[in-house]
Amino acid sequence: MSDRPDTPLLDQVQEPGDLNKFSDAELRQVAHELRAETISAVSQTGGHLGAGLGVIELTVALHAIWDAPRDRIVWDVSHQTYPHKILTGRRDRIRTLRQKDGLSGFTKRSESPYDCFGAAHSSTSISAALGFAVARDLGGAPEHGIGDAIAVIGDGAMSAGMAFEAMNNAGSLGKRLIVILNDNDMSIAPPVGAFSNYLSRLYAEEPFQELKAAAKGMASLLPPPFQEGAKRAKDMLKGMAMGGTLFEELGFSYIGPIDGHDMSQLLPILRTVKARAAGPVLVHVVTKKGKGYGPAERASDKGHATAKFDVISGEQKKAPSNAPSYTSVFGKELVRLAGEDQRVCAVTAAMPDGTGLNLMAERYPSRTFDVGIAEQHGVTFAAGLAAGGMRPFCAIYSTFLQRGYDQVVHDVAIQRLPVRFAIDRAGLVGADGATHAGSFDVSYLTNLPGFVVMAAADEAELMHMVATAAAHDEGPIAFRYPRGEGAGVDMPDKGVPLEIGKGRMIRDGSRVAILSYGTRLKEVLDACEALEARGIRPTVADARFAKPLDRDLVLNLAADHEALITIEEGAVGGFGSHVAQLLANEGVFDDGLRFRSMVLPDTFIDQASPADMYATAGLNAPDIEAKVLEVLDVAQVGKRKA
Ligand SMILES: Cc1ncc(C[n+]2csc(CCOP(=O)(O)OP(=O)(O)O)c2C)c(N)n1
Ligand SMILES: CC(=O)[C@@H](O)[C@H](O)COP(=O)(O)O
Ligand SMILES: [Mg+2]
Repeated sequence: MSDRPDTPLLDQVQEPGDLNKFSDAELRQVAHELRAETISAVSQTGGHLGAGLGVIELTVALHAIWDAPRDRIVWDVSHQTYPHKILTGRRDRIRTLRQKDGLSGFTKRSESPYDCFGAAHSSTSISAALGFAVARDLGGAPEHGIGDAIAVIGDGAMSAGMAFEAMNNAGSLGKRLIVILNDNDMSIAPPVGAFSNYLSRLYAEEPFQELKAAAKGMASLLPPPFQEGAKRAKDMLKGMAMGGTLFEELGFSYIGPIDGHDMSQLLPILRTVKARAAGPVLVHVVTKKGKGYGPAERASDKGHATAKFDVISGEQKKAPSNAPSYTSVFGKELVRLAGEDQRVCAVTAAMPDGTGLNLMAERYPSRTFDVGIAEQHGVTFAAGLAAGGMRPFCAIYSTFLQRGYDQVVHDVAIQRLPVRFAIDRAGLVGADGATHAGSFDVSYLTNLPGFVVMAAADEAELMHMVATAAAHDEGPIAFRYPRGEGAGVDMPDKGVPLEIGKGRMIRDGSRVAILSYGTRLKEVLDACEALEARGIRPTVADARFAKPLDRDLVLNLAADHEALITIEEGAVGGFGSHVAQLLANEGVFDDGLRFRSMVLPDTFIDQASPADMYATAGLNAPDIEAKVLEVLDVAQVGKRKA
C-alpha cells in the first residue's frame, strides 16, 4: 500500500520497483494517472499518442509483475513506449520527446537500461526477445543475469513475415519466452490481411464476449498447463483453446484473448504466466488504440501520430503549410497517370496515408494494394505485377525499403522488371530520428545494373519524375523525395517525362561548379547568394539522375571549372561517389581538378528538426559556402595541409 496517501501515486514511482508496494487497486490508479500524464506530455511534444494510450494498463502490469531491466521487455516498433519511459525514470524528460538532445521517440539502448533493445522498424521484438532467452540459457550477461524475455508486439507488426520467422524458430527451440500480442485491430491504418481477420475471429467469438461479461472476479482462464490454482470455465476455455490454434501449431501456449484494459484480468493472468510458463507462451491481449482520450479514439488513425494539441478540444496545432507536401504531389500525379493508363497500379506496405496512396485507393481501389507491414512481399508482388504487364508503383519510405532490399536486387533488378519505386522520406526526417532516416537508398540502388535512379530537387521536378517513371518500361526506376513540404515553386499542370540520364543547368558561373542531387539545391542557391558578396559566382547544375549519370554534364563542368563540388542528402557510396568514379576513370583528376563530395557523415544522427539535423550533417547553406571557399583556397577554412 502507498505510504503517502496524500501524494499522487505516479509521483511515488521513480522506477518500476516502486510499483511493488501498491495494491492491485492502487495499480489501477497508477494506470489512470499514467494515462493523464501521457496525454499531457504528448500534447506538448506531439508524437505517437494512440499506441501508448492503448498499452497503459499493460505497461503498468508488466512493470509491476516483472523485474526490468533484469527481465527483458522488448517493445515492437516501440512507438507505444512513452508510458514505459515515464515509469522507468524518464518522467522528468518526457516533454523533451523527439526533440534535439531530448528523449528518442522509440526505445534506445543508450538512453536507458530499461530499453533493452532498440526498435522503430516493426516486427523485430520476438527475434530479439528470443535472442535474450537463448543468451539467458547459455549463461549470457553473467553480471546480472537475464530473467524473462518478453516481446510486446502489435497486431500490425505481428502480420510481418519476420514475426513468423521468429515464432517458427521459438516454437522449435521451446525456450521459455513470453510474447504479448497487443491486438487493437489497428495498424497505422485499419489492418489488412487474412491474419488480421483471423485475430478478429478470436475475440468476436462467444467465449471472449462471455469472458468480458463475466470478467469481474475471474481469477484466470488458462490452458491446461496453467489450470492448477486458477478457476476455469470449461466452455470458454474450449473456445480459447480452439482460438489459439495458429499459435499453438507454432509451438506456443496460447492464452486469451483477454481484455487489455481490465487489470482484474491482466494482473492475475500475467502473474500466472510468470509463475508457470515452461516454454513459449503467447498472451493475446485486446486493447483500443487511443484508449481513454476521446479525440484519439474518434480519429480515423486512433491518434497514431499527432502534432502538439489542445488537451481539452483535441485540436492539433499544425504549422500553416506554404506549399504542397511532396507526398501529396506524388499521390495526385499518380492518380492522374492512372486515369490515363489502366496498367498503372500501386503498392504500399501498411502506409497508404503516409505515402499518399490513399488518394489512389479512393479513386482506383482495384489497382491499389496495401500488403500490410510486408515490404519484402510488397516489392516482389510489384515485380510480379510488372512481369504481368502492369506498371506498378511501389511506394515505400526509403528507410522501410531497406527491409525489402534483397527483393529489389533478386526479383526486380536481375530480371530487369519495370517496377517504379516512389521513395518518400528520403534524407533526414526529423523527429523520428536515425531509425527513420532515408540515408542509404541512393547508395543501395545506384550500384544495381539497369536501375534508373532519380532525385527531385523540388515538387515540380517530382511531378515530372512521376511521369518519367510511368513511361519507363525498360527496367526498374526509382525517384526519391523528402518528408514534408515542397520549396514553393510554380507547379506545372502535369508531369512531363524527362530525358533519362540528363541533368539541367540552373545558373552559369565560373571557377567552381556545384552539382546538386535532390533538394539540397535550395541550400546551394542560398549559399550562392552569400558568395556573390565575395565576388564568387559558382555555376550550379541539378543532376536529376544519379544513374545513369549525365556524363557530358559532369565532364563539361569539370573541364570548364577549377573545382567541382557534388552534394546530396545521402550517405557515401551514392551520387558523389559515382561522379568521383567517372572523373577518376576519365583521368580528369590527372589535370588537377579540385573535387569535393558533400554527403551525410558516417554516423547516425539523432532526432531534431530536419534543418538542425542537416546542420549537424554539414549540408546547409553555410556549410556549402565554406566548402566553396575552402576548395577555392580563399579562406583559412579547411586550409590544405602543406
Ligand atoms: C518495417 C516497418 N514498416 C513500416 C513501419 C511504419 N509503422 C510504424 S507503426 C506501424 C503500425 C504498427 O501496428 P501495430 O503493430 O498493430 O501497433 P499499434 O500502432 O497498433 O500499437 C507501422 C506500419 C515500421 N515502423 N516498420
Ligand atoms: C512509428 C512509425 O514508424 C511511423 O509512424 C512513422 O513514424 C511514420 O513516419 P511519418 O510521420 O514520416 O509518416
Ligand atoms: Mg495494432
